[in-house]
Amino acid sequence: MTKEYDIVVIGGGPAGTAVAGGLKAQGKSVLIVEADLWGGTCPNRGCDPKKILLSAVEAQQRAKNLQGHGLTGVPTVDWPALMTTKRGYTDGINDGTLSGLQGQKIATLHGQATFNADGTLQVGDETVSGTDYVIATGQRPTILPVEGQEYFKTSTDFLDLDTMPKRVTFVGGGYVGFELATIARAAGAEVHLIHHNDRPLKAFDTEHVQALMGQLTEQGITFDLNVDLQRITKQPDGLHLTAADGFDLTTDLVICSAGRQPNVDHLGLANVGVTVNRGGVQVNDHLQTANPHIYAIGDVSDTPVPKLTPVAGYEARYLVGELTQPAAAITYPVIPTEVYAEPKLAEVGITTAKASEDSARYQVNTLDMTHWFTYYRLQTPKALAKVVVDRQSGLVVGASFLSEIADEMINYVMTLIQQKVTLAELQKLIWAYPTPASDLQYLV
Ligand SMILES: Cc1cc2nc3c(=O)[nH]c(=O)nc-3n(C[C@H](O)[C@H](O)[C@H](O)COP(=O)(O)OP(=O)(O)OC[C@H]3O[C@@H](n4cnc5c(N)ncnc54)[C@H](O)[C@@H]3O)c2cc1C
Ligand SMILES: NC(=O)c1ccc[n+]([C@@H]2O[C@H](COP(=O)([O-])OP(=O)(O)OC[C@H]3O[C@@H](n4cnc5c(N)ncnc54)[C@H](O)[C@@H]3O)[C@@H](O)[C@H]2O)c1
Repeated sequence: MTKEYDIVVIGGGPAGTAVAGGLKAQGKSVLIVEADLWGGTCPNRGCDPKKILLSAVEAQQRAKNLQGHGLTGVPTVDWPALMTTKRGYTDGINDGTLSGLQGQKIATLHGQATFNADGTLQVGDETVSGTDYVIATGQRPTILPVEGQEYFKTSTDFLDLDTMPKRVTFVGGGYVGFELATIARAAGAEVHLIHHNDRPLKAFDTEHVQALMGQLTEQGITFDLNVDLQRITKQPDGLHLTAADGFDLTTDLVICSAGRQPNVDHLGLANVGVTVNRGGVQVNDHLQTANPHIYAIGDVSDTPVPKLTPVAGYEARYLVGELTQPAAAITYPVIPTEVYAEPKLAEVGITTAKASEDSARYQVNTLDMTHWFTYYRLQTPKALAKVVVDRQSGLVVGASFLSEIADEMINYVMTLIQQKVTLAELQKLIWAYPTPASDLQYLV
């Protein structure tokens, strides 16, 4: 017998659990289906475990910076103990998320969901149907189709390593490559990052990326740029990564960090007229697919915004409104993006590249903050900022930060941009001093 619900959500990650909870609170009958771990990528194998591992890196780097300035001795990373701490968090996520959903009286099913030709949904032996469906199946790591691709491991494997191998190589210089390379290096591995052109992290400010790479190089990470990996072979001394011009690197672990792709393969989307392209499930500006009863949110949807946990939550909240009281088209606030390396690189709003193309409209203030009190105190090797100001209004409209506290600064600046706060308004406030936030007044 087919069980019927108002809403069937496919995928139990940040997007799916948020939309399920929101719609249940509005009185809908809701079923949520998850094929793997309840909670999805972010808390199990993404943002959260990564940032737990980064805690040790941050503490170690802070101690390194203070050598000769009041501290002696750099702590070493005890990887097994750090991994135990990480697992102390991640091990509870699946059950905790499931019991949270059940506590909200949301029906749950475990298994892979596939649309049938009659529009119902198959999950193992169960057939279910919904008045509306929400696809929230996320993404998975892309594996480059090189010879020996079976030797590739992924970010998921890295975030659950029992021991840190002596030599670790990342292929792909994006968020995952930079963040995990930083962790591996701090844990004592010899680290290489292979990138196929000369512009890793290409969405970020070029000079800030160069400065980040300079600092990571000083920490011992080797960047192999303009290397198009062709082959991985297993030999007695390790895995050989080879490319044109005699490139031959021997490593113990090779992580493919060359991007992620939408989880759509097993959904049977052709059965229900839902279209997909490289960026994911195609949706309109109400997050509705080509089938008016099927919506897609979070990483799996092809939207013009970065694929991040807070974006998934935002889209879920929008869809709760849309499915209870049809609303206007979705619009997004400014979205901060951040590479959690050490130092951190963060950007928000109008990019410096865009500002330079339209210098009649935008001014870019370039700041070396290294000698500011905040950074002197921490003996930060380099703290840089670029602030984009709209010439006519004088408002801050964008920024890029490179420093160990860039993650805090970018959120403050995001608030200024989103709330259109002027310098005059900023100076009416009294900030606790000395703190990173009290530096805001010096940025414009
Ligand atoms: C290493 C790493 C670090 C990251 N760090 C950050 C960060 O610092 N900050 C940040 O904002 N974002 C970060 N992200 C991105 C973040 O994890 C995602 O944006 C977020 O998880 C997206 O949520 P989602 O619900 O759309 O997808 P997911 O979290 O991927 O959840 C989708 C769920 O759907 C399930 N599923 C798939 N197919 C089916 C099916 N057919 N049937 C049933 N269930 C299915 C999957 O098993 C999964 O549990 C990181 C990602 C990675 C990989
Ligand atoms: N801090 C964060 O917010 C965070 C952290 C990790 C992941 N994420 C999310 O996950 C997504 C995926 O992250 P990612 O780092 O895997 O992807 P990405 O798209 O950010 O970076 C992949 C990189 O690999 C490079 N590449 C592609 N083909 C290559 C090849 N053949 N050889 C070498 N390099 C190659 C690309 O040019 C790109 O720079 C991000 O876009 C983001 O949405 C976010």
